[in-house]
Amino acid sequence: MIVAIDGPSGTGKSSTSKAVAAQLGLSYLDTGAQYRAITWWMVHNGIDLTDPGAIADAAGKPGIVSGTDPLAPTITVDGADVSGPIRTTEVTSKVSAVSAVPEVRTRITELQRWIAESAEKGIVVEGRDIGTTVLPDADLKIFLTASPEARAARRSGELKGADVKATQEALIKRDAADSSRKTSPLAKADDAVEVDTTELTLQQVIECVVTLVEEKRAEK
Ligand SMILES: Nc1ncnc2c1ncn2[C@@H]1O[C@H](COP(=O)(O)OP(=O)(O)O)[C@@H](O)[C@H]1O
Ligand SMILES: Nc1ccn([C@H]2C[C@H](O)[C@@H](COP(=O)(O)OP(=O)(O)O)O2)c(=O)n1
Repeated sequence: MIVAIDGPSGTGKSSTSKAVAAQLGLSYLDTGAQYRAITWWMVHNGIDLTDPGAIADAAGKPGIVSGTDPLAPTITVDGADVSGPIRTTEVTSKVSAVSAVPEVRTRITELQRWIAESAEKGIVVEGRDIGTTVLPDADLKIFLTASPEARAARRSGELKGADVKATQEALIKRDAADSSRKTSPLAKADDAVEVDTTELTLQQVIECVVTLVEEKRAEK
């Protein structure tokens, strides 16, 4: 059972995917964390992020490993735990530029396909291009959406003290960059089920996705 969950920032992809995977005994992969990890390595190593050629040349260098237990997901770069550093505002503001470079996407996409193939009990993979590009044959594809106001309120709730308006502007800017890049942009697959989470609680979204997975399992 392979489940692809895509959508813009703050729609509930990570929280929903982790809970669904834990409830159904599936593995879990946060692909955004992988793009954040490669971005963190580039910042840490002084790569010029205004130069796509420099990003492409460095794309194969960091060793990225994702732990796929939904109750304790991990992410390391060359053996170091980077789960904290990949969430800084600096990485968040630079991740779209790095993840737009085709050589970065090819490398990370290969890694994602290998992780999905190796997941014996199945996996929930969340990101931006999972249903369209990474796993186009996924058993179930979900596309989560929510109003920009709801997404910004959720995000600024996490970043203690963050200004909701500034958070909303940064989020809209990142979504625009992720949606307009040439290589596998953020997009809904034609066969994805769209769930607008604006008026739903997280628990309702989880229940909705669990039901959809169980229906697919029954069909198999
Ligand atoms: N339906 C929802 N209602 C309210 N808060 C939510 C909902 N879904 C997620 N959240 C909260 O919003 C924040 C962002 O969710 P997250 O799962 O990280 O989104 P994404 O992975 O799409 O960026 C988290 O703090 C999460 O608990
Ligand atoms: N499959 C993916 C996943 C993420 N990305 C890029 C684009 C996103 O802005 C960044 C960060 O993704 P992440 O899911 O961590 O972002 P948020 O949790 O929504 O803040 O990575 C991507 O290009 N393709």
